[in-house]
Amino acid sequence: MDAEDDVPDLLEQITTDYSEPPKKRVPLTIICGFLGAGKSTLLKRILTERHGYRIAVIMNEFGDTADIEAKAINISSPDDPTAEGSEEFLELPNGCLCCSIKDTGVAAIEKLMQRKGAFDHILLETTGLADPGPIASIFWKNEEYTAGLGNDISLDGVICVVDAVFGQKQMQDDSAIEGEGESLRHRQVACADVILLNKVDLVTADKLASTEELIGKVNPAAPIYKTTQGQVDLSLIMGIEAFASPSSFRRAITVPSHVHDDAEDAEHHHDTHYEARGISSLQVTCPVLSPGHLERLDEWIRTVLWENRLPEMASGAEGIVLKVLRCKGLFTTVAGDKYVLQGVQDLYEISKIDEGEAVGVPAVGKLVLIGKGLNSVVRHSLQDVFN
Ligand SMILES: Nc1nc2c(ncn2[C@@H]2O[C@H](COP(=O)(O)OP(=O)(O)OP(=O)(O)O)[C@@H](O)[C@H]2O)c(=O)[nH]1
Repeated sequence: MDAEDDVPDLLEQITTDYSEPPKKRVPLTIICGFLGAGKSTLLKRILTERHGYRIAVIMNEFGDTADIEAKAINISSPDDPTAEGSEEFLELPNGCLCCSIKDTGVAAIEKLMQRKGAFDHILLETTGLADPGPIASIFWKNEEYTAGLGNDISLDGVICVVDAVFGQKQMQDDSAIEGEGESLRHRQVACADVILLNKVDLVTADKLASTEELIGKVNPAAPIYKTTQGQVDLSLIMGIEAFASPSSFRRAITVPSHVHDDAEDAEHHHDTHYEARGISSLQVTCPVLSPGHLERLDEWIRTVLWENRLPEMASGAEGIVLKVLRCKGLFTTVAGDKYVLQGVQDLYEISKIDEGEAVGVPAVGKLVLIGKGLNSVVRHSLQDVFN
């Protein structure tokens, strides 16, 4: 046996992958909510609590948070012509950073990270008048974004803070401002992955229940946590991976069917009336899907989201108001694979769930659409996809 024969074959096969480990992306949570509902109160609490995380909070203005004991610094540099003189930062004793920048877009956040290093989490507070949908779509699946900052940030979820005292009235008044505000509060609720129903200390149990019911009609897929002064377990609002993990969507699967799932109920009872006010939701159960079903479902969603019409309608059909703001779904194929659908605005993704995560996903799937014009015609059209 010569020397070469002594080298075990196995050695030649062992190769070590020295490539960089995948960089951990910083989760970003969008916080929206009605004016005065308690967004700043929630953020102030997060900024001052000892949670051990380095969190950057990006606000439109410091407001009440300015009285937090902190070192105020302005890191604008005269060498950097893009630096806004109006930027302000507060570095807090617990390692968090509170930042007020005019532009809360991708470039501003990228700049923040370049200057202040990585964070464990970024919270982006939007104004009470902001529609979170377009903001969420900037941070999710945007091709331009994915090429750059997408490597550093991932959209974790959208939190909507609703005022338990005025929330119900504010939502009902939405119909009055439609056209101007265009159902703004409904849009905020519609887009949320989690709802915080805040100021529960100020309302009766009945009032709380009716507000909760109203929110559930608009967005049956988001869990509602009742809070006082924004006191909520942070693990319920941060690190939820609403755009990646099917677990965040389980509630929609288990939601009581009386809410919207029964076509009869939706057509003959209050839901139809409610839909006329603006934004509403539509839930449809789906059977185990064949490859043909999956293809048709993809086409149906694409047509509805991108062209605001049903596939059977001619493009440019007049008098149709169909606009999906948010969609979610979980379903199983005949091959036994589980899929999750996520969509915000006109962006959507149907992705296969890893085996580990698929445990417990029921065979009967469900789709939830939230938006405008989701009437019985849309329901039947979607159900036809599965025939
Ligand atoms: N009683 C009670 N008051 C609360 C609660 N949460 C917030 N508040 C008060 O409600 C007021 C508005 O709260 P903010 O946190 O400023 O609300 P916001 O959503 O940031 O307000 P805008 O930024 O103006 O839209 C403040 O006076 C808070 O102290 C609560 O759970 N109970």
